[in-house]
Amino acid sequence: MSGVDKKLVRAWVRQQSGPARRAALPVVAVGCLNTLIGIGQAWCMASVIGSLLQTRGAQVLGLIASFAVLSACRALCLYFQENLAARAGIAARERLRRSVLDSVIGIGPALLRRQHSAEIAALLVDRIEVLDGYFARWLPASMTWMVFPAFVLVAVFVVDPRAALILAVCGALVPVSQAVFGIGAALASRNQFLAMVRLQARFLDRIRGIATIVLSNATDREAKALSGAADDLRKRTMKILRIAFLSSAAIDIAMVIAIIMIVLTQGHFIHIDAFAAPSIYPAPHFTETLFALFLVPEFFAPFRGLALAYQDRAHAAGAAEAMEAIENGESLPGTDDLSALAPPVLVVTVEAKALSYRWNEAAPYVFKDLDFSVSPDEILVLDGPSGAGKSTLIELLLGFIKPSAGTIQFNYRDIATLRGRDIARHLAWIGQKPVLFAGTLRENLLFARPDADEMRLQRAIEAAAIDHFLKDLPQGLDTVIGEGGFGLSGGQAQRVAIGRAYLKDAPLLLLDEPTAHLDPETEAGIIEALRRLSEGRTVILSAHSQAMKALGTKSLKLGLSASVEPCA
Ligand SMILES: Nc1ncnc2c1ncn2[C@@H]1O[C@H](COP(=O)(O)OP(=O)(O)OP(=O)(O)O)[C@@H](O)[C@H]1O
Repeated sequence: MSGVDKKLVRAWVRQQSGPARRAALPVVAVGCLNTLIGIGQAWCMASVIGSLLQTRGAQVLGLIASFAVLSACRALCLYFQENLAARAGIAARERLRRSVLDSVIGIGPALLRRQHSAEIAALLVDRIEVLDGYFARWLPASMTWMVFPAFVLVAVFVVDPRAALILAVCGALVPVSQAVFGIGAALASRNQFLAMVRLQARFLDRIRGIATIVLSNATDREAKALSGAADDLRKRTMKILRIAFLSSAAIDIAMVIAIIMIVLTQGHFIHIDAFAAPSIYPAPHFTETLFALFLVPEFFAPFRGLALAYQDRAHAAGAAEAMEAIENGESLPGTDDLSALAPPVLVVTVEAKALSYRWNEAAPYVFKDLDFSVSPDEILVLDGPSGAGKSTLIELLLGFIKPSAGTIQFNYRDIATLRGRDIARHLAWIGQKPVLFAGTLRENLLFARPDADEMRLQRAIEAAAIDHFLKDLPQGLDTVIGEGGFGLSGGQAQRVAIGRAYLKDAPLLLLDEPTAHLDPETEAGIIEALRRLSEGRTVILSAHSQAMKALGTKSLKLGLSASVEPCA
């Protein structure tokens, strides 16, 4: 693990340590009880065997009964330990998912410019899922790997100090070997995760671009590249398994050495008397030695648990790194110290004052010192050639990016002082390609306002002219559309977006070339629906087509010397 990783994990662990360690405490407490019961079991078992061998007909029923009771208690402890660990894992993953999702939503679409969507999905689903091991196994194991062996060592020391010394020496060898394997395991695990994310991103890209691949006759090439990436993942996974096997083998070797040494150093552990009637009988310290031998696996179990959980720590490092990459991003105005646009307003006047924007310090300004205002019932058309900055200005109005200089005001209030959710509450946005989620048409429409009643829904359907194609859908409003569902044409999908905007009923409407991919006839129908939607609202629209531009009441010519003109 690199220095940066270590620092990241430490910072992340510190941040998580409060609730996560608190959640791990019951697991640790039950684990302590479990170890003590294990010691008791070992004593009962050793005593039963010792007594039977030393004294014929010895009374061992009490010891056997104690062993049975302890075994039942141990089973209960194991059950509770697993249960508590699983709960701690679930709670921690829930907490993390919420916090990462908040960050993702807080940054908004700007995040997709610097991170592949597959990476974000992998973090939210896979990386956080594997953190289960970190919370359920690594945290308790790292809190107890010295404590449990110490319990065992004290118990063995009391009955057989020589065996305790052997255990201590062999036990001390384990952390050395684990440190060697651990470094390799962390690195291998990190590389494996990167290979997996790369493969996921590649798959997602290729599935999205399946038509281009087929039409470019590139299927063989792509299949080869995908199989190469899958093979890379396989090799990295095998490397992890090899390291895990070696690390476990190192503990087994230390355990076997401890057993052999205890037996060898005990001298006459069992006497074979071949002179009198040939018989085998135990040495006087037989029970104590047997007790120490039974406790050897118990002594090494926490080391094994820690070694197994080391990979979970490596996963946490990867997740911490990915979360850092997301959380370091510039957030939308969404923090609670910003004031809300309360109460909800019915009309919005938009004003830009000396507004300038450039994508970064090295890039030229997209526009500079822009001044304009749009009142309710006005439609401002953003005009200009491709690359003039129409979409950039709409992103600024949406609050997805922040001005390099100047301000945007809604009702004379700088939107930099508004919370992201308050900006969103007061506007509806329709882009070039509406997103249809996998679900029914009804769910897709109600996405904008889940609590809308049937009458409101019907009004939106009529106003957006969705009823024109509704009768052609197999199950009407309950037809499943979106990914894997019934396909809608570009114009029909755009009508769904207009229907959503009707339902949202926001005072400000932002339209970013909503008819960009439509034929003139379909465009005319959409424009009609948009004209109805625009009534009484403040509208800003970006368009290339003359028919769309004709909707405007004034136009803003974008370019470095921008100017506002009334529409003819
Ligand atoms: N994420 C980005 N990073 C850096 N530059 C960008 C980014 N997005 C857009 N640009 C640049 O900003 C400028 C304005 O782009 P924008 O998409 O706003 O233009 P547009 O007028 O909407 O174009 P079109 O009409 O083709 O959609 C362009 O020079 C573009 O290359």
